[in-house]
Amino acid sequence: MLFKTPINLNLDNAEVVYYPNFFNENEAQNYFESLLHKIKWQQDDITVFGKTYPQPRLTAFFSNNIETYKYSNIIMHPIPFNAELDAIKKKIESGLHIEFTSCLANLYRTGQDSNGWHADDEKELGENPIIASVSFGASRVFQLKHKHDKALKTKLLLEDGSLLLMSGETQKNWLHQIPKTKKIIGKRINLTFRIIA
Ligand SMILES: O=C(O)CCC(=O)C(=O)O
Ligand SMILES: [Fe+2]
Repeated sequence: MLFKTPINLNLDNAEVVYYPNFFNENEAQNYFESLLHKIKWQQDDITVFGKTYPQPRLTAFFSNNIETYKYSNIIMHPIPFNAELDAIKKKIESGLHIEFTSCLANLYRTGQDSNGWHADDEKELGENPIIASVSFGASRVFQLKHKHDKALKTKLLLEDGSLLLMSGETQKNWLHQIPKTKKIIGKRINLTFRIIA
C-alpha cells in the first residue's frame, strides 16, 4: 500500500483528505532542513480590507510556467522549482495521479506566524481548485469552517511529513486557516501545490 490510512474528513460540500506520513521521518527531516536553507524566503506586505501590513509568515512561489499568482493584493512572480521541490512534486503527482504547475511555500517561524481565514479561490486556480498541501517541521493546527453554516467547522493537526488534499467544492464552500499559538514551537514549512494555467 502506498499510503498509511488516508483520512477523509467527510465534510459537507467539500473534499478534504489527510495522508499522515506521506513522507517518512527521514525524508521529512531532510526536506525540512534543505528547504529552510535553500529557499529565498521573503516577507511581503498584504492588503486585506484596505489595511496594509507585513504578512505574518514568509513565502516563496515556484512554477514550471510563467503565470503569476495574485492574492491579498500581492503579485507573486514564480521562480523555477529547485531539485528538492521537483522531487516532492513528482512523488505527490505519482501518488495522486494529478499534475501540478506551481507551488506556494510558507514558512511559519514561530507560533506567532499564522495564515488567516481564507479560501484559495483566485480565478487563476480555476473552477474547483485542487490543492495538495505538504507539511514539514513543527505540527500546526489547521481549522476549517463552512462559509455559510456556522455549525460546520472542524480542525486537525498537520503533522511532519503529511499531505492534505483539498479538491471538489472545498474552496467554494469552506474557509481555512492556521491560527497563531502561544505554545513555544519550532519552525514549520508548508508547500501548497496548485494548478495555475
Ligand atoms: O500552512 C498551511 O497548512 C496552509 C497554507 C494555506 O492555506 C495557503 O498557503 O493557502
Ligand atoms: Fe490556503
